[in-house]
Amino acid sequence: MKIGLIGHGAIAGYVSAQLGSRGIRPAVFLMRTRRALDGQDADAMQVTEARDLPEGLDLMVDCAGHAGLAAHGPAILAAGIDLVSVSLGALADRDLHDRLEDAAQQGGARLHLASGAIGALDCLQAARIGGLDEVTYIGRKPPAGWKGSPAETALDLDGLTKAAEHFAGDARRAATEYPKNANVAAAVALAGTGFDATQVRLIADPGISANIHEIHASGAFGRFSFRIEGTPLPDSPRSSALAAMSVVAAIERQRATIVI
Ligand SMILES: NC(=O)C1=CN([C@@H]2O[C@H](COP(=O)(O)OP(=O)(O)OC[C@H]3O[C@@H](n4cnc5c(N)ncnc54)[C@H](O)[C@@H]3O)[C@@H](O)[C@H]2O)C=CC1
Ligand SMILES: O=C([O-])CC(=O)C(=O)O
Repeated sequence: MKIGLIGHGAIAGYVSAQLGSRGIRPAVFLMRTRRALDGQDADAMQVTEARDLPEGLDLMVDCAGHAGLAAHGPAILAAGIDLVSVSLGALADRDLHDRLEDAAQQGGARLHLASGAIGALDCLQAARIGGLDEVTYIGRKPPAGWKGSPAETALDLDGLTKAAEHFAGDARRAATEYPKNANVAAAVALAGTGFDATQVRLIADPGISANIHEIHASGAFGRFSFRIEGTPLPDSPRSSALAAMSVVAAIERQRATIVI
């Protein structure tokens, strides 16, 4: 399988290392700017434009956040290359959503959304068939995990002594205002009741060391609650390791003959 990665941050580094242990070396990195990489990626091809990607790619994998998906997603899909993305919150932008959809149809390619730092999306998707009444997502991280987000202006993150909510609203606004922190809200919205009907609360909590995500849903199926305590990636306190693992799992699904 000939794979390319967009970006080379904390998630991409993890994904590349995991692929390496499965005997796959990414053929190319689509970067914002070229720079020296280490390990198995040291001599990999680097490009800065989708049009310069090599021939014969089976799959591109976006680990670059909203900006990377917006910049390169449409061109990759229009060229007929399937794309796995972890930047689900970018789809809250209706224009980008439509451009990705049009490009995928034009190129005969598919955009695969990795489950990211959350689980239970299968349950939500199935429950949606019978009708969902209410879906709430609550995201809780240690203060360091909210650095670089609007929480920094809403709260004194460094001086926080107890848990404090810094966002309450719908998933579209959460995903738009917190591009590096509310992709999980987008995943819950896309699997369940959509960006406008999904309720979101975001909390900074100095008493925790994990990234804690909760879903509460009710509908014709009954009701469920899901809670996960995700260990952050060593290189990025705001990103859970499970998000990177889910990208590798999404790549493995592309190669599987029996798919779950
Ligand atoms: N679905 C989920 O549950 C999660 C999704 N994410 C998303 O994944 C993104 C990446 O996370 P990390 O690896 O922790 O961040 P990071 O900051 O360590 O890495 C981001 C990488 O993307 C690159 N990049 C940015 N814009 C680009 C562009 N236009 N073209 C090419 N490369 C570009 C950066 O140079 C950097 O290499 C986050 O910004 C977030 O949106 C993160 C955590 C969980
Ligand atoms: O990694 C996490 O725990 C969640 C996250 O950043 C996101 O939803 O964008």
